[in-house]
Amino acid sequence: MNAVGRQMQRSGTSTVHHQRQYSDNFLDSSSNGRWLQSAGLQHLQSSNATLPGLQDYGYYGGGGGGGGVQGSKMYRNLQRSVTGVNELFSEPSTPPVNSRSSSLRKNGEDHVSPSELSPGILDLHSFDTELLPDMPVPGLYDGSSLYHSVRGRSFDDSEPYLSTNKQTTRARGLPENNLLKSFTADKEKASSVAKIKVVVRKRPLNKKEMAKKEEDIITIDSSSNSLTVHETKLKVDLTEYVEKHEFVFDAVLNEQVSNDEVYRETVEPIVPIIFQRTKATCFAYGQTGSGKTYTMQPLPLKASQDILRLMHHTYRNQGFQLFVSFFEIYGGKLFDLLNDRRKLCMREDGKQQVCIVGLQEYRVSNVETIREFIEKGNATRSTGTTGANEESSRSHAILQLAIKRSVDGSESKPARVVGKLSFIDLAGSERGADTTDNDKQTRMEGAEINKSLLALKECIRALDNDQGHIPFRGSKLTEVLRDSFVGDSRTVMISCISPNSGSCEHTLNTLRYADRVKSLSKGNNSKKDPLSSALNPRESTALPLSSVLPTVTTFDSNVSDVPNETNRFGWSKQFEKETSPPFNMDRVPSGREDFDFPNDQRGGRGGTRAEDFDLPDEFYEQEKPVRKKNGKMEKYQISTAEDKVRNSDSLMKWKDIPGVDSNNSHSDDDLNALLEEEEDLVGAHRRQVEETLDIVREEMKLLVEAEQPGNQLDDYISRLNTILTQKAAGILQLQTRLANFQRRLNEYNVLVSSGI
Ligand SMILES: Nc1ncnc2c1ncn2[C@@H]1O[C@H](COP(=O)(O)OP(=O)(O)OP(=O)(O)O)[C@@H](O)[C@H]1O
Repeated sequence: MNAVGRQMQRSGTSTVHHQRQYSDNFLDSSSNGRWLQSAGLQHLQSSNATLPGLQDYGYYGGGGGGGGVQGSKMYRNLQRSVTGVNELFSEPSTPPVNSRSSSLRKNGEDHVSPSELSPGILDLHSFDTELLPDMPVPGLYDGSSLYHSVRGRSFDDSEPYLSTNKQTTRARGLPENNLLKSFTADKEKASSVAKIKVVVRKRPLNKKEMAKKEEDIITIDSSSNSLTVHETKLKVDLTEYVEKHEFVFDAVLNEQVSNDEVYRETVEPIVPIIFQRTKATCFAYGQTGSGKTYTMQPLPLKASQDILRLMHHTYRNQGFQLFVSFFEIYGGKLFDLLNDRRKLCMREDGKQQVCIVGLQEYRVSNVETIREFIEKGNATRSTGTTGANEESSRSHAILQLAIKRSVDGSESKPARVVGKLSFIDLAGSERGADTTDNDKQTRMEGAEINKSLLALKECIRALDNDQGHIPFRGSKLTEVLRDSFVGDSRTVMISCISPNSGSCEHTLNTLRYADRVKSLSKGNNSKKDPLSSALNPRESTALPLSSVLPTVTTFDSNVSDVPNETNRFGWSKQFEKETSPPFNMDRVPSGREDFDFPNDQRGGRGGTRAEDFDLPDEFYEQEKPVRKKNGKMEKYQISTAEDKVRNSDSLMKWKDIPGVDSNNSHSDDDLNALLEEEEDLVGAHRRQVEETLDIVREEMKLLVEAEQPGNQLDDYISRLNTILTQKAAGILQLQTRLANFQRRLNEYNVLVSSGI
């Protein structure tokens, strides 16, 4: 019997702890740690899985991985290579005037007057904003390191800032609730608000689960913020044993914890910070039916109460205003939940700030109105039925509370964003296996949801791995979440878990996911927006894709001194010293082809403003529910309006932009596609390695079983056959993808050399 077999036999009741020891012996060696890190697989270092000595499988190759990093270099240079185009889009946008009134607006309600409606664009942290970093600003808390580190691009030094110390609060006779206490706490305490906080909430067993006599398999130790999942497994001889999986998070909330307590633990501490030019995001993640909506729904209202309290007392007469907006991402498309499900489109401005064209924001000044808005939005949300939840949210819902202030405190001037709090109720994650009973629509929704959650995971993984390029564009969801992870931001993730034994696998997935997000918060992670750094050529050591762009010709004069090396794609490295790339592709609003720019704009005004997003009227065609169930909308027709825009002959292409060579646009499109393919390939490779490890685990189990007395040879043969087939299929799939990519590279090189 081999060592692993002996180890496993000794384990008796196997627990993760035992297995971890084994895997840690292997994985904790620094070289392995580095190796996994370099391959973007460092999460496997703390994996619960028993891993074989990978050296036996020829995995030590020296250097390892790095693909993602190289890829990011390639990407950064692509960005640098198109700065010229960026200029065309770099003006601050003024949103289009939207005359459509909200159904919520009532005559006589001064808090929702048309003049107070947002002009129709929601910038997640952008246009009219004080959120962008540039120059230091004095914080509300004198001497607070936290707030001194918060910067505002357009801060006016002369603006009156209130000192909000304890004395002020007391003098005003305000109740010292937790919020105000935290608000007036000393600088140490203020700066202790974690950048990323991961909280787990367990819901109680529901009636259905109790009727099925399902066990509660989660135990929680709140004092140590740890929880244990007790997974029942079968031994080879079919006797049961329990495997324990232990996790530690920033907070672990058991089934008795109320929504009020959840609020206090999660959002309350970050409310004061959004007055300090910080964006904060709270999102719930978890399996369908695990309690995300139940957890998230009360939070915005409670936060609004606290925000308004601060605005009406501490910041009285300071010109602060509160705005609310609510939209959902359904099937990869955006819909305004406070404006009859009007279809929206997400765009980036010239500074990579996300903006949502057409989204209505409403100025609110009392809690009741906010409650109405929230209820209206919730009722409009797409829901359906899944195996685990009869009223499952089939969309990602994003409610945003924006704090704005008019520049000189006067209400007549347009208000600028000073902070933002976003609440994201993610659609429930489902395994493909769980969706087989569902109808086609539900399965498609599930696939879309899983795709965006996967994209989110990829972003987290890339951030975790300090990769230069974070694939935020993998989905609409990640584009929206982008500013949650970079720059001056705070993120609270609430992982919701179901306690029943039937959900064990889901629960473990959720907890592992949460564990990965938690690892982001380690090591003072003030993640820099990789896109911003890509804008600074000095910070970028990346491989310039411009070197393969035949029509992009502005290179630094000293490049000719650089030896003509080739990179891993066989492309010349000789332009790596390029300092002033002519274009920055990434600064062009994404999906630019969807816009129908007016002709005069092409005439070289040098900028694009949101009001120029002159989309045809039918673009704003509302999505109509096809049917309703229990008063809730279920399914929606996919509007073809956007497609009409896309297909329109009058679309502005790159080649239409003055100063942009049509050949360039061709190359840029190709490069974009190539970059995506490269990302896909590296991602697929990483997944393949993970799958290989799973297979290897299976094989080890099989080997152990093969050594057991009375082992069935035919069973062994058939399982081994299955494993080998799986292995071969995985390798073949990756080889095919690799070959395709190589072919594309070759084609591209042909294009380059022929100057097309
Ligand atoms: N902590 C809790 N205490 C009591 N009931 C809860 C709790 N969490 C969830 N529930 C109940 O469980 C059911 C499912 O919850 P919810 O709809 O919030 O799940 P979800 O994760 O949002 O699901 P989906 O992703 O499918 O939308 C609801 O009936 C809800 O009231």
